[in-house]
Amino acid sequence: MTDSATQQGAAPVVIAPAVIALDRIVQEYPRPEGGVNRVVDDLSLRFTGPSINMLLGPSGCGKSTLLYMMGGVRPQNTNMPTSGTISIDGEPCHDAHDDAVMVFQRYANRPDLTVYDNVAFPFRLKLWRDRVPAAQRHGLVMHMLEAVGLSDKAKLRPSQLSGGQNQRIALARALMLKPRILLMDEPFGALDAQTREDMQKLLVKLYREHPCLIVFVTHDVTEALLLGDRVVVLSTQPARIADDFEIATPKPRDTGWLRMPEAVALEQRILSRLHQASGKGNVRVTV
Ligand SMILES: Nc1ncnc2c1ncn2[C@@H]1O[C@H](COP(=O)(O)OP(=O)(O)OP(=O)(O)O)[C@@H](O)[C@H]1O
Repeated sequence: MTDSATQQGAAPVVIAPAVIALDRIVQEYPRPEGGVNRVVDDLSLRFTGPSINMLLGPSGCGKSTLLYMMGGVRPQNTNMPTSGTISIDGEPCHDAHDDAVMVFQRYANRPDLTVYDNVAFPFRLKLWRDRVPAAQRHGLVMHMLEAVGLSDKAKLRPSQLSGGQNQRIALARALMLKPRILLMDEPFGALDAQTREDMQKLLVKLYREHPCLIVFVTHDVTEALLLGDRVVVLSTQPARIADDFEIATPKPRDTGWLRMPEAVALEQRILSRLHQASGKGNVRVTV
């Protein structure tokens, strides 16, 4: 990714690799009828960037809970985590971290703002105004709109765009900030198969321009295979680590690669681990 500074020949932004460590995490939510529901149990996990790390597991196993915890997004009146520690770059982290940006399944675009203003939204916040000089902001927004193929839609409202285009706005907004950490909660889960594939390709392209630490929640094995440098398989609730796979094959990976023996073998190992770990196995394969 280039911004107006790099376009003018200045040195590109050097991003220090981020490290997220989850140490002995337990998460319990109160049950309406009383008592608690333990959704994560004594889970330790470490992510080092730049890399794309897929968190894969059966529905309801606690993937989003873990992601929100890393992003410092907490439900009201809930201690998160119940016990254990989260640290970023070796420092305990109790709140939203300045270097972590989240992308949700429901893109979180403001309906009352244009596409341009939705992408530029972070500059309404002091944190990002302080980080990005005013003279660079317009160039950054336009560059990102171009990168996600929405430069001709800048003046429209989100309601005038498709679901895939709305998710492109969210991706542009997040990546414009050049985050060191990008936390993605099933960002393409609501899209049709073709749009999802387009968005996966777009994410790989943008990641190559701006490598960072991505933790990506999915319950789609194909998506995990196409995007992941690493696939962490979680068990059914309470979430524990059922397995942890590395995928060294360079990206972009296409559906042709998914049919190669190494990919088919890996898919089988992941699926079998998921089924063992979940019992019922509510997982999706989209080849
Ligand atoms: N704020 C909350 N209060 C009470 N229970 C919650 C809360 N948030 C999540 N849960 C429960 O915690 C469990 C894990 O939810 P979570 O959304 O983390 O799972 P998930 O693996 O991301 O699911 P999915 O794949 O279906 O999105 C579920 O049983 C859910 O009902």
